[in-house]
Amino acid sequence: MLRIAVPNKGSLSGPAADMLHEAGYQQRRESKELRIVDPVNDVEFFYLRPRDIAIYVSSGQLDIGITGRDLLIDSGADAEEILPLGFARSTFRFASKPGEANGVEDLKGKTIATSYEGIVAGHLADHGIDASVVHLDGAVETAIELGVAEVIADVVETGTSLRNAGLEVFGEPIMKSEAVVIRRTGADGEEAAESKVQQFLRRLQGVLVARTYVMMDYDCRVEQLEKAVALTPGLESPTVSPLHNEGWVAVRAMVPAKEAQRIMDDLYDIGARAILTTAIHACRL
Ligand SMILES: Nc1ncnc2c1ncn2[C@@H]1O[C@H](COP(=O)(O)OP(=O)(O)OP(=O)(O)O)[C@@H](O)[C@H]1O
Ligand SMILES: O=P(O)(O)OC[C@H]1O[C@H](OP(=O)(O)OP(=O)(O)O)[C@H](O)[C@@H]1O
Ligand SMILES: [Mg+2]
Repeated sequence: MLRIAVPNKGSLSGPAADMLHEAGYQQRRESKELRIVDPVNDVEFFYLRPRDIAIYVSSGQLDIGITGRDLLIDSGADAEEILPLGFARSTFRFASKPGEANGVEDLKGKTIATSYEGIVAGHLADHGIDASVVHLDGAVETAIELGVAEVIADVVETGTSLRNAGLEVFGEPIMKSEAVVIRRTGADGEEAAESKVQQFLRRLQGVLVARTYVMMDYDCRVEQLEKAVALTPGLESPTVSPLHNEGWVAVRAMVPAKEAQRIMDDLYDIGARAILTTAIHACRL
């Protein structure tokens, strides 16, 4: 049975459960459940603190886990990212009162508050900067006002938390993060669970594709077909079927959802008609 670590709380837990549900896996019914078995899919899910997931996975007791890239790197655990999942996107940045610092070089001798000591210590070491790091569990934006630190290093998404605390980011982003599937480093190919892991990844990839693509259908004149196909190349190549009216064909191709409206405009301009898009519920590429 495949053993998978899933976040039990925080920003990652809801979207992770939604994605697993969309991929056809049974999920827990209430938030106090710490493990469930999905007998149909031969999978056991362990609901763990997001910060602990890389540690469990690196220990070899669990086959794979879902966590944040930033949490994986911060943990220093012997685990690697195998599939980015596109949710819980954030950047990890330094911030301070305006004018306190302009780049990593200004951090020398300063005190930096963060919940991600591993990332910050690594970044300072990479730049040869000597600074003190204070570990706080969360709400680190308040640490400056309360005199615990001069600088913070934290997750930034919309920037609202920083603005509310009167702080500004400085320097280059330390890293970009999103939810990721992880496994123990070097585990690929050597595990008994390998084919089940690959099947799990294919299911999640299917959800990602279903979320980012739509199916597009339209009719166009044969003379316009090459131009139309250039606009909708599909994944392999579009399906082209004859229409009852001679000189016309029906075309079907997957297109990126974000570009669907622009592509519909462009198809219309070259004479395509009856242009439809429909959602894709699931797919296996
Ligand atoms: N506002 C946010 N927007 C997007 N991703 C976020 C946000 N806050 C945290 N994350 C991401 O969520 C993961 C951290 O999850 P974790 O559950 O530890 O913290 P949290 O979401 O801040 O929850 P809490 O602090 O309430 O426990 C990290 O990968 C981080 O990048
Ligand atoms: O840029 P924003 O959209 O404001 O998002 C970033 C904030 O969200 C998270 O905090 P959370 O609410 O999880 O509280 P925490 O600091 O206690 O983790 C993160 O730690 C930042 O504080
Ligand atoms: Mg938080």
